[in-house]
Amino acid sequence: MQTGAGNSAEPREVAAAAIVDAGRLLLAQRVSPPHLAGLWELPGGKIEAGETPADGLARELREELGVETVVGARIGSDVPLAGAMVLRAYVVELKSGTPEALEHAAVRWVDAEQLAGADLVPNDEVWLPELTALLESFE
Ligand SMILES: Nc1nc2c([nH]c(=O)n2[C@H]2C[C@H](O)[C@@H](COP(=O)(O)OP(=O)(O)OP(=O)(O)O)O2)c(=O)[nH]1
Repeated sequence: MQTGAGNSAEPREVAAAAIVDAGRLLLAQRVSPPHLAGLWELPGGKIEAGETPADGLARELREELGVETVVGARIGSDVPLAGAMVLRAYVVELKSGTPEALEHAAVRWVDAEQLAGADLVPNDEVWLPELTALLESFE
């Protein structure tokens, strides 16, 4: 059966970045689709066929935020998505540039308390414990 990523049985990956700098996590506000517009997510996107998740996520962050990054370890659990896709989060280090909302409505840096009160896209709420622990590890 044909899948979005080719003829493999593997689900297509959506990679999302947990970028922490100065003890704060970067959130990005979606502009679409309508049911997610206005909610906050970890920046990232779909990995293309032939790309490693690390290369694909770094490309997405270059396109979306205008920054250079180094993609690190997986964090949190896999989240199954509709359309034979799977959402995965990675710890990502900012190497250069200041994140700008090139494809989002806005970006903002949050501490653990602000993260707890943020209107996240529903799928990302499952990562709250790991994201909070990540932020607290930088305190
Ligand atoms: N990037 C990102 N997508 C997420 C998160 N949580 C979540 O449910 N998603 C969903 C929303 C979308 O259905 C899908 C990723 O779509 P996307 O629009 O970011 O992907 P993309 O940049 O490659 O966009 P496109 O090719 O569809 O234009 O994953 C998240 O934290 N980050």
